Amino acid sequence: QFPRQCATVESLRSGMCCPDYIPVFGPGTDRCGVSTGRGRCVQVTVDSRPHGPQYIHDGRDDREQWPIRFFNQTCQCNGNFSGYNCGSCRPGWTGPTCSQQINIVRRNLLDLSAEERRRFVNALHQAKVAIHPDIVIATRRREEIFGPDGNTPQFENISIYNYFVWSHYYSVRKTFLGSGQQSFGGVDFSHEGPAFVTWHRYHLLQLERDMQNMLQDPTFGLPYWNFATGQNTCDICSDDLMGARSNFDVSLISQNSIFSQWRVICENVEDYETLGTICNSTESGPIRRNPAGNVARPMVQRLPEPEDVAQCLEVGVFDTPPFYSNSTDSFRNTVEGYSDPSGKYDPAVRSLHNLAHLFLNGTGGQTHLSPNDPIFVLLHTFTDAVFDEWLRRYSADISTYPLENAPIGHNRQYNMVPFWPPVTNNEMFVTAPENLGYSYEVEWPGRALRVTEMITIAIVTALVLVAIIFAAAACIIRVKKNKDELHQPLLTDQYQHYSDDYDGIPTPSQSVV
Ligand SMILES: O=C1C=c2cc(C(=O)O)[nH]c2=CC1=O
Repeated sequence: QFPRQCATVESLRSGMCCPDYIPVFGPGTDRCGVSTGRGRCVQVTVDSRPHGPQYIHDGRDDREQWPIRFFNQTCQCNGNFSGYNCGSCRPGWTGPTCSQQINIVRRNLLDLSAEERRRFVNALHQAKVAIHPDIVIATRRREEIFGPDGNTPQFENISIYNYFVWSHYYSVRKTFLGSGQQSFGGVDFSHEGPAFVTWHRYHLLQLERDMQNMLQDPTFGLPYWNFATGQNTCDICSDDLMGARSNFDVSLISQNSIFSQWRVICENVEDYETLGTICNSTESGPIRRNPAGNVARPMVQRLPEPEDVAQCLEVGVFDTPPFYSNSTDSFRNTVEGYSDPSGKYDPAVRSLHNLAHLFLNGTGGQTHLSPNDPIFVLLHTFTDAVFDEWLRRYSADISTYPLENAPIGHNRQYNMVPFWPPVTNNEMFVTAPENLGYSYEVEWPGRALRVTEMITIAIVTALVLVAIIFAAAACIIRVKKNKDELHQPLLTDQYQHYSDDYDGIPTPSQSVV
């Protein structure tokens, strides 16, 4: 969430988080790389438009008007410079002056060669164990951030991958209302609203960039899992990819996979909710996964169909009031999976993204924990690919993305929680190849025909066939008639000739040779 340089008493007290790029003449002399024109320190802009009615505890949560409870000054970078100190490049740009354009290709995991698969799995594991070079996480609410002695900022180091997990947890955590009081759950800064697609897009971009830096490979791209197979098996759950099922416990990962050794974070939600603490970087149990194994819910035992994706892409309106999980005819609510694939809201339905989560039936199916299972990354790159295809087809029409009255965190100009430096939902509502430097290598399924379309085609085909039959019949009759007319006298003549002479015995001139 915040750069290590800002996790200090001074920075928190001043509200300024504008680290040096290179402190040329001592600390504080090159804030945001100002000396080389990279950027400058400015006031943070926050969204103060009204939010929807779901959240009723204004003033009680650190995530309101993010990130103002922690910092009110941030770096604003020039040109293609980016990052917490303007020391990196905007997505899609690379090189020392960020002037080299780059396109990262996100490919189907199943299309990777054996060597590429091995490299990807190893890269994920490296990210799981490598400490994030720049970012630390708060382990207490703002109220308690200076620690018991008032002088010890409560931040922790965290690994690159666990930071990815933690950011998701922090965005969905309940609002703590005080000891002895139930925490409030009607709040979610990354789901059940228009920011679902924009938030998860940035979440992935951030992991991809962190992994590029870790690997020192600016071309590294996250693959995707095309979960719309319509199957009741997990085709990426093999030991060379995300791990097969263990032979000893149906809900564990095989020991031949490195992922069986991963340990999850943010498991103790009851503790956080009762004590008012925040998940930290402590790891606990293994990843649990039992694809298609939820016997109590047959509906989540099969993955979405390819046709569901095709249908979802036909929903042309981005989002509809109340911009929540009960929106109908909303592309966002359809791809998120609270509506049926044609866009109709149905409280009993779980489709597309939600269905893929629930199908995993374990760590990957619980919102506060799900990114602990690395399948999360691949499930969400595919969801993002669908979003990008929608943006392309409908020319990124943002007119139905609400500026106000969306659930808290979901307004168009809201800074996505808990990212730093501040980035709005708006900024992720752009086609990826042209604006964010990545594209998907994917072929979209064609849409099956609707009943009315099938009836129309059948009628037209039948009419054409009848017309052809009539034309052919008329043609045959005309040809026959012409032939008859042409041959009639000759035939009669010949016939008469034969009938007069022929007695069954050929004459010498008629003999057959
Ligand atoms: O991790 C997630 C788990 C989810 C479960 C549902 C559901 O529809 O019940 N939705 C989820 C979203 C997640 O991100």
